[in-house]
Amino acid sequence: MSKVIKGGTIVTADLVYEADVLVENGRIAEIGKNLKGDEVLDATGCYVMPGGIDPHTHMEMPFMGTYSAENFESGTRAALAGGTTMIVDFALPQPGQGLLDAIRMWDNKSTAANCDYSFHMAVTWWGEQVFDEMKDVTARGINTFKHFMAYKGALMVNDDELFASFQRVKELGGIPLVHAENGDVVADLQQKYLAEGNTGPEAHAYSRPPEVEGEAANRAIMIADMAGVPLYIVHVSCEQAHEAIRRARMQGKRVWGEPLIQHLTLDESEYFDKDWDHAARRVMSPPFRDQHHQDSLWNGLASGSLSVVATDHCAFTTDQKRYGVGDFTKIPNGTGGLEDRMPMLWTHGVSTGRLTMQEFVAVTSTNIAKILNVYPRKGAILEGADADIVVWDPEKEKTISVDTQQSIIDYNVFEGKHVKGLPRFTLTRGKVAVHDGEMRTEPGHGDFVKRPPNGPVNTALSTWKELTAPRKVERSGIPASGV
Ligand SMILES: NC(=O)NCCC(=O)O
Ligand SMILES: [Zn+2]
Ligand SMILES: [Zn+2]
Repeated sequence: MSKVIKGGTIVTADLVYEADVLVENGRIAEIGKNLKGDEVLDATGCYVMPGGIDPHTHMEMPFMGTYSAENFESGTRAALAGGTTMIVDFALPQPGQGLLDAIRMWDNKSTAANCDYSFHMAVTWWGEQVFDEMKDVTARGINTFKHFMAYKGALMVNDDELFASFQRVKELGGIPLVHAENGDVVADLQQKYLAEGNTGPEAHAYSRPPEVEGEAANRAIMIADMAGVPLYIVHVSCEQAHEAIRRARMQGKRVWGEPLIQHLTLDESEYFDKDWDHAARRVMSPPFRDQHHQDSLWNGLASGSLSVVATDHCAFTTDQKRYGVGDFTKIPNGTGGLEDRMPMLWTHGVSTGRLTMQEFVAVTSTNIAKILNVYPRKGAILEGADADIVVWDPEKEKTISVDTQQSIIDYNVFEGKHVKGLPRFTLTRGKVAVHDGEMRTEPGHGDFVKRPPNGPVNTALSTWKELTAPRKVERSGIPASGV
């Protein structure tokens, strides 16, 4: 059965124009005037945009002695409610566990996904098995490899492992991702604050100052450059890390930065709340910062030095957060945001004039589709593209509340925030999953999206690195050895 989205204004990363969109067999079949279909979705007064892509989520992730509580079913339902039609989660092997084994676990977790999804592969330890299996991982359609420079004694990898892995990723035509924080310094600062009797959630922020992030971001950039591979830095939260990315990009290095909606709209004062639960629910790494850093992130999105807005949706219940009562280092790190990313970014970005509508589409969908090498199948309103579409009503408003959210977590870090700009319809490969406030999701509808290696940026960078590689100087008449 075909559907026609009628009477709306199409907004893409570079164009705004009025047209109808015909959807057939899960794809965009035609774009034009006066189109007809079996079912009509009235988009009058709305913007018709590519569905959002959130490239940074953690569903049921084993972490800090527990599992993040959101699962693929509830997480993708929350995503669709907020206009996001694809997520990319992290297959995370425990140290010593094989990469393919971890992918099998993530395959099992994701069977009830309501929208399309893909995986990044985390490199949490280094050895021959990891080196070998990275090739099989690439063949499975995963072209991105995540490295944690923090979480010492758990997920953290050292510089020699980072360099070895980055070189392997380069060979395979993939992209390394990094969580950039200096894990050694963080571990030391954590002990210092605990020893001083600073055990509350605010000490989480004290132990992770912007400098630990700026230093690690800069180090990762230099290591990637020496390995000859592009680099994607997740959850950029501060000017120090942004500065390193800006500088690198100005030097022609291929680096992308990903701020989160939480860092853009929530600040460090959350950690000073007298209510322990309130503060602990907002503990994540890197922590929320002050307005100076928030302005830097917004300016980076407007100027193009930062490319993607994500959520790092890694949601723990209040009971799980309470593992850290009396010792902030035991509070599971992570916050939610999937459902609210697009409405919050529209409200605080487009409605305030910090972002154009086209920039909104670029940073929520199109840029990451290109980086992940799935454009224009995803991230585009074009004939032949997957019909992952959000019909965005700029007049629809709500106050964010745990009582009305799709996420299964017992709180929302954006509780009480008013948003204006919400989906009227969300389509996932042609299926209407959100229909004017009513959820019509179908667990299991979501497909795994394979992402091939050797995207255009990999090819360009490899060509340049080859052209400028150090070369042996051929000499004639070499003098006899002096020995
Ligand atoms: N960000 C965070 O605090 N938790 C999720 C894991 C990670 O991305 O570091
Ligand atoms: Zn991280
Ligand atoms: Zn994360």
